[in-house]
Amino acid sequence: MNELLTPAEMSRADRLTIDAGTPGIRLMERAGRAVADATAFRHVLGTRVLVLCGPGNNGGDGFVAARILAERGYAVRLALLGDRSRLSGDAALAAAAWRGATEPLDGDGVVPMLAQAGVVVDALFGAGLARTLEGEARRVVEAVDRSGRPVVAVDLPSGIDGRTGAVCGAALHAQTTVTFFRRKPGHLLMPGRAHCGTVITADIGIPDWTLREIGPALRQNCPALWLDRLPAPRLGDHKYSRGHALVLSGPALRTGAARLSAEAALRAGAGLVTLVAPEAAAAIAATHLTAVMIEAFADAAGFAALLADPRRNAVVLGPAAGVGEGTRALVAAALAGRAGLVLDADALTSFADAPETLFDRVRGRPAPVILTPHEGEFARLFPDLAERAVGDRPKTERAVAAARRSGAIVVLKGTDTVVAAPDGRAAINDNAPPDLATAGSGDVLAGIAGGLLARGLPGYEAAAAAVWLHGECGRRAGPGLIAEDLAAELKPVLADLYRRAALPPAEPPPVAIRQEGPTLPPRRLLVGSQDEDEPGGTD
Ligand SMILES: NC(=O)C1=CN([C@@H]2O[C@H](COP(=O)(O)OP(=O)(O)OC[C@H]3O[C@@H](n4cnc5c(N)ncnc54)[C@H](OP(=O)(O)O)[C@@H]3O)[C@@H](O)[C@H]2O)[C@@H](O)CC1
Ligand SMILES: [K+]
Repeated sequence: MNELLTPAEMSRADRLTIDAGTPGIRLMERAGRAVADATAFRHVLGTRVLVLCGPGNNGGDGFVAARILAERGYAVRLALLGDRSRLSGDAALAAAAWRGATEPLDGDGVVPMLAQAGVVVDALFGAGLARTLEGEARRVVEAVDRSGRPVVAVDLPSGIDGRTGAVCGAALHAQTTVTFFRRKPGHLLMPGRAHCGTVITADIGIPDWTLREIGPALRQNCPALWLDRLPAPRLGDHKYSRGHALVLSGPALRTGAARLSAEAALRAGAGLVTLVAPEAAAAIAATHLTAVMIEAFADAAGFAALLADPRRNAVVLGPAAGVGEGTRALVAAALAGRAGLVLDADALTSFADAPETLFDRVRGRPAPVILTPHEGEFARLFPDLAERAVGDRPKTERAVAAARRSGAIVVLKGTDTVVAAPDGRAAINDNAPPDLATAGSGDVLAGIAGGLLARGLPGYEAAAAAVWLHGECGRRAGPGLIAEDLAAELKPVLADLYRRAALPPAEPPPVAIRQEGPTLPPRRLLVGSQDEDEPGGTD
């Protein structure tokens, strides 16, 4: 269930299913029913429903939902953007089965309709949004958004690009988005995610075998991607069998970032963690650390000597390391060794003038290298792939291109962190709360990744697991968190994961929206119906 389908891939899934014998109108019927169910689930009988239909199949789903809601006793008003005679295919069939009035839709006329509506079903544009919204379409979308009415969006909030998550001129904000078969990248990538509200993925009868034909590259980041690589500690393990991570400390007055990383690496399960510090910093760090060991070095040669022991199998470099030749030399020394590496913060910025000198050393290296840039650091290493340079290219594509170029696993951080591998795999993360945007949070992430590399996870899995664990720790720590709080949250988060891994394989998840059976909304939602004369919704 964690595959993400671009609109083009989704259209292929539709086509494969139709070619295998399921008529398109049946898929549309199930899609519309799922939308009706989601609407009825949140809005009691008596709520006035306004269905806004567009000129394509997204509008067709709207006609089906309108018909089913009306059959269930809802007062439904339907308005269509464009000429009804121009509807074609399945959308025309769905429109023909709608017995109510079809009103014209424009930016002025929609305002009084909205004033009377308790809930809006947005069936204007979905996967087929092809260009920037302009004219009446845009005015309608803006009016819906201004109205503040709760919106159930069909497939995507109209105006959101399903491939990139971008706003195409204007986009409305939904309370609930009902999509079909699998989520689309635009549901997870910003700003799309912020427009979707709760996303429900409904089964409309597209079989899973279509995924084998399509081979989607994108995933939602979740434990299914890497949990089998993250076994619970076993009887007979000893600290050396769990790996030894080194974390490079900054100078005397800047040891905190690396200490955050080191403690996170230890909590993530590395058997041993050593903070390697310039001589003047070692004594200061020593006053703060207990389980994390400390070793001092004088220069790059001394640092390289500390890496010579093959049991030291992971290194984290960058947090508060300083930008310049000194850090470049330490990174070069680490790259010459055999340990897995996490390069963060200053270790990235130090190569801003000549990123190829970094990539040349990374490519072909047998042990993994994980780069963890935020957008600013990313722009320094990959200026032609930066958001501001190619704003229309989705974050996923930019991250994969960067991974291919550098030979590293790239963790492009943000609200919608993307983890990408040189072989084209990519996962979008969506469990990180905004509270994680705080000083030192990235240092903890780098440390978790280093700890997981030490435990022997491959680079992509270590990076994806680290990002997800970091998000979960943030969720558990909650509002008011500071970076110091995060590593301790790894204890309950890992305990949950190990429990989950020990359970027998889960039953397939229940279908989010029931497709068959009684068409009445759930019983408890029938009580307390609204005054018919009272416009406005219930929620
Ligand atoms: N059988 C199936 O395939 C199933 C599909 N399903 C549903 O179909 C949806 C995809 O349907 P779709 O491909 O028809 O695209 P849709 O989102 O309705 O938009 C296309 C229309 O919008 C127009 N248009 C585009 N951009 C515009 C703009 N900026 N401003 C103005 N107009 C614009 C475009 O016009 P054109 O570009 O052709 O001029 C065209 O008329 C999908 O999201 C799901 O809900 C489900 O029922 C399951 C079965
Ligand atoms: K829509």
